[in-house]
Amino acid sequence: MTRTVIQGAAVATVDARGTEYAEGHVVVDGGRITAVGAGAAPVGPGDRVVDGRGCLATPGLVNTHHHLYQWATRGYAQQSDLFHWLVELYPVWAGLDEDTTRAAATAGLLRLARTGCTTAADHHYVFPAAGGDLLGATVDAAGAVGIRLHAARGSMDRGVSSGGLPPDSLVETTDGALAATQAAIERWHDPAPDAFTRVAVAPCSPFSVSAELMSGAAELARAAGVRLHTHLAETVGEEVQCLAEYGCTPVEYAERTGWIGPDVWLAHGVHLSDRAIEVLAAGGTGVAHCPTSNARLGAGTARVADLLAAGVAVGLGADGAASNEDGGLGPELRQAAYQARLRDGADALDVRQALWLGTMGGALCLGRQDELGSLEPGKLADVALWRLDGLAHAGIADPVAALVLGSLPPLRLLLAGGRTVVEDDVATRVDEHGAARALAAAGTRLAVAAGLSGPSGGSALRHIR
Ligand SMILES: Nc1nc2[nH]cnc2c(=O)[nH]1
Repeated sequence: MTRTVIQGAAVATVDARGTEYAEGHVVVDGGRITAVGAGAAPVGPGDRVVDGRGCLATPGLVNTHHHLYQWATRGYAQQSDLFHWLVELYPVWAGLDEDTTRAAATAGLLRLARTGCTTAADHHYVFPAAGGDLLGATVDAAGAVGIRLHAARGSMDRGVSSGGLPPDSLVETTDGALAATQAAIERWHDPAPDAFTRVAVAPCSPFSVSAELMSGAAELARAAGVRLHTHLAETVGEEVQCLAEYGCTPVEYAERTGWIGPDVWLAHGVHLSDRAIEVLAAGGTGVAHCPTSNARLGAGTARVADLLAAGVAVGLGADGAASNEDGGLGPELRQAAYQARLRDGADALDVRQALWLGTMGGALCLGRQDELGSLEPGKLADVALWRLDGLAHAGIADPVAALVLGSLPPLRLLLAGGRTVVEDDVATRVDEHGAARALAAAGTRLAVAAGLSGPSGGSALRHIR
């Protein structure tokens, strides 16, 4: 692989000292960063030189929570809270197969890449009996798009007849879910520092998973040395149900079932008491903050400033596109800043903290802080180069403010492991128009299978409630 030398860009390294250069360079050799600094870097024969003037270089963004399959089911349940939204969508997701999952994952990963993301955690927890190899389809899609995937193998074993929310037809048995999760680890988990594919153990949520599966999953993950992920403390409804059923809050439930520890990151963490925040901080447990999804579902506003003050690692998540139709990670930087300020005042989260959430905070959640999350020599060559010289950003003196507070800038370049994934705002490895067509067809197939739409794709009234 040739060396890539980015010259003349503003650089926000997001290292521990917050080092920035008004005009600097980033040099990438193979899959790693070899130099970052002020001024110009020496150029050798055969180097690929990228003119970064007018641009800002940041670490590639790290997405800590997503459900890629949901890209094929956007626009449903537009006015619903989490439980009603899920109940409307389960029957549609029941039609998932390899082709629909591949189309949705490809589109979702393309959108993530086009918004600066180089590592994505995907929480896939719906496995219809006749669906086929859905995780395999997602892994293939990530390989095609070219960004890193943390495939969180989800599961549900608690259907309606056991007091859970999902239909019985959509849940696995406890043993079946554990065996399939173990098989996914054996097949795809790559512990190497420069891995493009890792697997995490990820039962879905307290209201769709038995306590037995939660505990068994934690044991399995620790025996295999992989990370643990689940939804927790997303809504008041979840807390009410947890108190009624288990006599404890969601975080206390997590403590009981082995789900507090430095190898755990939790999606949402919206409804947390002071004690719950202390528990997460003491346990080294991370939180995937999903501000747009929390707003879309009216779930609440996470206590991000308090979590950060307590020392909790907070990353950003786009969440599934059925609860965040934008699906990009870059826009979550601004959403995070805005929501923190709505909750705690204008000085609650500054633009550099927002960028930290989207980079180093995410790397910490995924246990990859030594490899990802900052631009430093020796780290993996995951770099976003944002154009700030267009109409939308020109004249904003602080480039990090332009990135976070302005509209999301176009990408001059996105590198993952030193390989180009996006150039001049176009994905380089997969045809975006073809992916959009495949996505639309997948969405129609799912709607038809659920009896919500004619084969021609005419929308059903249920979508427009
Ligand atoms: N936001 C969100 N919360 C969940 N809780 C359980 N499943 C989901 C999901 O798909 N999205």
